[in-house]
Amino acid sequence: MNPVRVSAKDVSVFYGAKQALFDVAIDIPERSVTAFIGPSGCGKSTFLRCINRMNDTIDGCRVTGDITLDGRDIYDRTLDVVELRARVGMVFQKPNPFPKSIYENIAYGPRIHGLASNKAALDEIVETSLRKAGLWNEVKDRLDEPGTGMSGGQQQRLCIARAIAVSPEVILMDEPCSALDPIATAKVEELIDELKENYCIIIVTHSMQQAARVSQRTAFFHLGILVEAGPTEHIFTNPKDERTHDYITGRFG
Ligand SMILES: Nc1ncnc2c1ncn2[C@@H]1O[C@H](COP(=O)(O)OP(=O)(O)OP(=O)(O)O)[C@@H](O)[C@H]1O
Repeated sequence: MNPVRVSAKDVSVFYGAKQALFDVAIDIPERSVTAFIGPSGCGKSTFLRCINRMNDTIDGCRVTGDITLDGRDIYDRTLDVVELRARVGMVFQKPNPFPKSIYENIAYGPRIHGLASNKAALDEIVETSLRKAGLWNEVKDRLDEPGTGMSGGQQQRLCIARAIAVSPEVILMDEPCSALDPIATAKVEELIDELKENYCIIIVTHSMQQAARVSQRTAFFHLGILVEAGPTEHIFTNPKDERTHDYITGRFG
């Protein structure tokens, strides 16, 4: 396994009085894709949102335990959450470009984080991010057009480019292909495969086929418990726990 980028210990999450996650512990390596799988409501998205503190924005949600990014406690009171969310980017189920131009969708983050000293530097970040997201050739002649006018698959790659533009270390993806057709899905999966060379990617997916295609490691959640995590091929061919076995063989889910 590559060196650990994100480490969680004893993580529990409560929505009001209801506990949604129980003592989750996992190490997530850099430069690879880790998939979170499990039946609906098992807590995959809840745990994903702990990693960039998106749960802070949900009223009544409480997180206990420890999560570190490169060894640093992300729940430390002195930590700047805005900076954390740049280091740990997020891509959602439904593509959500800003109602602005393609250029502005990418330039917004680097500008507010002060990553470009002048227009040329900003142009460079926009181009590099769009190239990394495999979109540059498709959009270079229409950077001033609205991001919302692109196809769904292009919009999702735009959102990935937007996450990349602020130089994150981790990219969280919550079912990033669930609103896409098979061709757009294949493109996003191809992109995820390329991005893993440089980023720690964590993807929540309902599709076991997708987890098998894109991830090197898989974590299986069930009823708020992280049942087991390990190399994807072990989880799919030789799981240790009966619950994992039942899920991957389609007995429930
Ligand atoms: N904002 C919220 N307020 C209250 N309960 C919530 C909230 N979000 C999630 N939950 C509950 O927490 C549990 C875990 O939900 P979560 O969305 O993390 O599961 P999931 O595995 O991602 O599900 P799915 O695959 O359906 O997206 C569920 O019982 C859900 O109802």
